[in-house]
Amino acid sequence: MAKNTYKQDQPTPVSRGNEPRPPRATSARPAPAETTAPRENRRASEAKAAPKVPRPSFKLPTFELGGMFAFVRDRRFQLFLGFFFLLGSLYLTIAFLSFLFTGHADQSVVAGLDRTPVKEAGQESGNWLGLVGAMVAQVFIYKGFGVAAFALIPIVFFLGYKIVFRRAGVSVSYVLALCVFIMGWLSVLLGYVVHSMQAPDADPALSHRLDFLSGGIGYEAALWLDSLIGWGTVLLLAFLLISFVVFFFNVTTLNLPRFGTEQEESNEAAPVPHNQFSQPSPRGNYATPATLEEEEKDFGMTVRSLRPTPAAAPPVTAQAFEDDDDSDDTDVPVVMSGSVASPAASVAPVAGAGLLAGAGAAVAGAALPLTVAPAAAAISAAGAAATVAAAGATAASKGPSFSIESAMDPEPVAVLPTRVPTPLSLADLADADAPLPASTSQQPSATNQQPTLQITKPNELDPAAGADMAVIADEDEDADAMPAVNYDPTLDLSRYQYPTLELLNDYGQAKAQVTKEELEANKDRIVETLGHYGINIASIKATIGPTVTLYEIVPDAGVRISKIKSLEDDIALSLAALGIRIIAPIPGKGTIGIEVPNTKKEMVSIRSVFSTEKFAHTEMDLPIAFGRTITNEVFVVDLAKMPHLLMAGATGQGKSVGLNVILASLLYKRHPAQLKFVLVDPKKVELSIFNKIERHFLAKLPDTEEAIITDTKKVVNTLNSLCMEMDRRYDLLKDAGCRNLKEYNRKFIERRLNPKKGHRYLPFIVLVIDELADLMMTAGKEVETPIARLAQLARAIGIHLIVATQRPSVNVITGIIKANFPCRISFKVTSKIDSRTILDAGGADQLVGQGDMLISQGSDIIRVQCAFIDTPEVDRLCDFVGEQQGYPDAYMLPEVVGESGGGNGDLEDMDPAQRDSMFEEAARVIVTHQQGSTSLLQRRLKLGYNRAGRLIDQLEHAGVVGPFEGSKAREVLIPDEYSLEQLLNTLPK
Ligand SMILES: Nc1ncnc2c1ncn2[C@@H]1O[C@H](COP(=O)(O)OP(=O)(O)OP(=O)(O)O)[C@@H](O)[C@H]1O
Repeated sequence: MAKNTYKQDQPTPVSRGNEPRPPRATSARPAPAETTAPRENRRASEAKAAPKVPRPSFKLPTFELGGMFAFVRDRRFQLFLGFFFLLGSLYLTIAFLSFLFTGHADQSVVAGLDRTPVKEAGQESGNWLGLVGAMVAQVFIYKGFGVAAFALIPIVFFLGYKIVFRRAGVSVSYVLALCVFIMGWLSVLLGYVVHSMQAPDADPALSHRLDFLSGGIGYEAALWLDSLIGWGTVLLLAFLLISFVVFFFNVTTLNLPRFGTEQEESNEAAPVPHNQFSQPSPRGNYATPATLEEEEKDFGMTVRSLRPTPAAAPPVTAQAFEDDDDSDDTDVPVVMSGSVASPAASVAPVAGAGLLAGAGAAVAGAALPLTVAPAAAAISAAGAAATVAAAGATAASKGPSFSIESAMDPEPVAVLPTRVPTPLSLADLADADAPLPASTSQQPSATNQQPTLQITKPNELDPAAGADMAVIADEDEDADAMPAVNYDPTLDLSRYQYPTLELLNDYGQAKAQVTKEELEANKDRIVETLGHYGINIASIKATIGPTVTLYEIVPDAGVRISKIKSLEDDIALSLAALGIRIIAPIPGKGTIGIEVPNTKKEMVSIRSVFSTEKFAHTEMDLPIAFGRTITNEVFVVDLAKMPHLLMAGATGQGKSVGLNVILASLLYKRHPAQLKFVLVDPKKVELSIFNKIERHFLAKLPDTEEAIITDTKKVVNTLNSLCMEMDRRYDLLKDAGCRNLKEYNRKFIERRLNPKKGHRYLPFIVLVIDELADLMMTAGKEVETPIARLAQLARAIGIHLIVATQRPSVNVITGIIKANFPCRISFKVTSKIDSRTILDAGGADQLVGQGDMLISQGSDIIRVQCAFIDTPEVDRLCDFVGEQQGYPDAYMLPEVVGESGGGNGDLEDMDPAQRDSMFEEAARVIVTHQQGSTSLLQRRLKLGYNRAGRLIDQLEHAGVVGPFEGSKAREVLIPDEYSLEQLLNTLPK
C-alpha cells in the first residue's frame, strides 16, 4: 500500500538519543527564535540540497491565476472598478440623452474629425459631454444599436453596483441577459421599421430623421433579414421574443382563461401564503399548489423560478467571483477558489498537484518531523493530513516509540491525496542535524529505548474537506428530484440568493503552531511523569489539533488504566499547562489519550469550515458545521437528527460565537421557505443582529413588533404558541397519513395534499434560547413545561430547540430538561460539578476556552474547536440576506389566547375551561399566607408576572381577594382554608 510503503521507505528521522538530555526547565520550552535562526537557515539550505521531490508536470491554474490576478481580490481595486462602472453608467446616460437632442448636428462634427482640429470640433459639438460624449453616443447609438443602446446603461450600472455594494438584491446576470436581448431585438425591430419607412413612397426627410432609432447594426441586420426572408422578419422577431420570454421567465404552462364553472373553480384556488397565518404572498398565485386533479384540469400558467436549475448551472469559481463580482448571482452554490477554467478542469489538476506536492511535503517531513504546519489553510484547506511520519525521531533513547500523526488517518502513514502543497516549509521540517538515512525503522533499537517519535501532520488530508471547494448551499434535494409540475416552496422568493463565502473573513493559510520542541518536551514529560509512578509506556503517538495535541499512549502490558486516570492532576502539573484531559481508554482503541493544549492555538475560521466539501455537499436537513475536531476533521452534525441541543459554558468561553456559528451554518444552507428561527435573547444584544432577516427567516407571534424576543414575559407565550404549532402540525401530519415532516412536505410538494384543507408547506422551526437561566429564574415551570414538551414531541414535526445557558446548575438544567436533550455541548465551565451537570461527565472544566468545546451525543464525547465567526461577518451575512426580497412579514406563529386559557370575567359565568389551571392552587396560597400579592404567587408557584397577575384578577372576581390597592397587597377576603374550600366547591367545575 502506498501509505505503508512510504512509511517504510522514509528516512529515519533525527535521533538525538545519544545527546545528553538538556535540563528539564529548558527542554520544556522551544528555544527562542534568535537562537534557532541559524539552525533554521541551515535547515533551509539543506532542504534545498535534499533530493527533489518530483514536481507535478502540469501547472495549477489556480495558483498561477491567484498570483497574476491577485490584485483582483484587492478590495481597493474592486472599489475602483465598481465606481468606474457606476460613474460610467451616469456618463452614458448623459451622453445618450444629449444625443437625442444634439446627435443630428454632432454627426457632421464627428464625421469631420479627420479634417477639423480637435479643439475646434469640440467647440462645435453640441453634446453635453463634449466631443468625447458625442463620439461615444455616436458609436453606441448611431453606429451601434440606436435607442436600444440605452439598455447598456443598466448593465454598466448594475455591474458597478454589484461590485461596490456586494448586494444580492440585483442579479447582474439577470440584468445582463435581459438588457442584451432588449438591445439586440429592439434595434433589429426598429431597423426593420426604419427600413420599411424608406420605401420609395415614404417621406425621405422623416426616414432620415429616424435613422438613429435602430443604429447601424440594427439597420444592417434588418436589411439582411429583409432581403433573406422579407416579411418573415416580423414573424422571426415575434418568435424570438416568445422564445426569450419562455426561457428567461421559465414559462411552463399558459394561464389562458377558461370558461364556465371550471374557470371559476380554478380562480378560487387560494394563494398559499408564506404560512397559513400570514398574509398571502404577492405572488401567491404562482405558489398555489393544487391537488393533482385540479392541476390536471387546470391549464394555468406557472412562472417558475428564474434561476437555472442546479444541475444546469455551472459551478462558479471564487476567482471568477473576483473577476466578475457576480458569482453570487448564480444559484448554484458551488464556489471554487482557484480556477477560471471549467469546473472539471479545475478540480483534477488541483487534486493531482496537491497529491504530488503533498507527497513532497511528507517526504521532507519524514526526515524532519517535528515542526508541523497546522491544518486548515484555506486552500490546502480541508485537506488532508500531510502525514509526516517520523519514526525514530526520538531523542533520548529509552522507551517506547513516539509518533505524531493525523488522527484523520489512525495509521501514521503518508498517503497524500493532498490537493495543494501544504503550508509546511522544507526548512521547517528539515532537521539539519540529521543526515538523511536510507531507511526508517519504527521499532526502537537496542540502544534507543526511548519512545520513538512518529509525527503525522493532521488535517491536510482531511478527506472530508474539499480543498478550495466552496459550495454555498445545496438546492433542496426534494426539489431536485421533482418533476416540473411539482410545487416549489421556494417560488415566492425564487430569486433568493444563498450567502456566498466572500462574506466571511479569509484568514489565509494557518501557520504552524506546534513546534517539534514543544512536542518532544511534552512527550518527555509525559513519559517521565508516568515513569515516576512506575507506569512504563510502549509507544506514544501525537496528533496535532487546532487547540490541543492528543498524545496516545500504549502502556506496557499489565498497567491499569485507572492508575493513569488518577494521575491526571500530576501530569497536568508536570506539563504546566491547563486543560489536560485524559481519556482512558480512548473509545474503540486500546490506547490512553492525553490531550495537551497547544501553546499557540490555531483559530478555526468559519470560512475554512464552510468551504469544505463535507459541509458544502452535505445532504443533511439542518447541517451545522461546528468546527474541527482534534483530528482536524470538519465536524458537521444534523440538527434535525440531534434533535435538540443544550449548550452551556461559563461567560466568555465562546457560547455566543457558537450560537452564531449554528445560525450561520443554517443560513448558508437553507432557503427562507425551508427554515424559520424563533430567537429568544434575554441579554437583548446577543441576537439582535439577526433582526435584519426578520422577513426571511424569523418567526414571531402575531401583533408583536420585534421578532426577537428579549422580554422574558413574552417567552412563555411564544413557547405556548410553539406548542400549539406543534399540535397543529401533528394534526396535519395525521390527516396526511405521514409520520414526519419530511414525508409530509414531500407529499405536499408532489401536490398530494390539498391546501384548501389547511395543508401547507411546513418549514423547519429552530427555537434558540440564549440564556435559559434567566428564564428559569423568572418564569420557572411556565417555561420548563413547554420546553420539555417541545423537546419530547417536536422532533417529528420539525421543531428543534437550541438552549444555551451560562449556568449549568441543576435548577436551570433540570432533570426533565436534561432528559429531553440527549445532545449537549459544553464550552469551558468553572467546575467539575457543572461539567457533570451538562455532560454527565467531567472534562468541560479542563477545556481551554475560546471555543474549545465538548460535544456529547449519547455516550460519545468529542472535543471540537468551535469555528470562529466575528460579529462583522454575521453582520454582513444578515445584510446579505436581509437586503434581498423577503416575505411581507415574519412567519406568524399561532396566536395564544391567555397563557393557559386564563381570562377575566365573572368566575360564576366563566367557562371553567377558561379558568387558569392553577386557580385553586393560587387561591390556597393566598389564603394560607393571608397575603394577596402577585409576587407571592410568582415565588410560590414559579409563575411569570403575567400569569400571576391574571390569577390575582380571577381571584378577585371569585371574591378571594379584594380590589387593587396601589402598592399595598390586596386584602384577602377569605379568612381560612375551610371557607376557601367551600367557595371553591360552589364554582362550576
Ligand atoms: N471559536 C472561537 N475561536 C476563537 N476565539 C473565540 C471563539 N469563540 C469565542 N472566542 C473568543 O472569546 C470571546 C468571547 O466569546 P463569546 O462572546 O462567544 O463568549 P460567551 O460565552 O458568549 O460569553 P457571554 O456568555 O458572556 O456572552 C470572543 O470575543 C472571542 O474573542
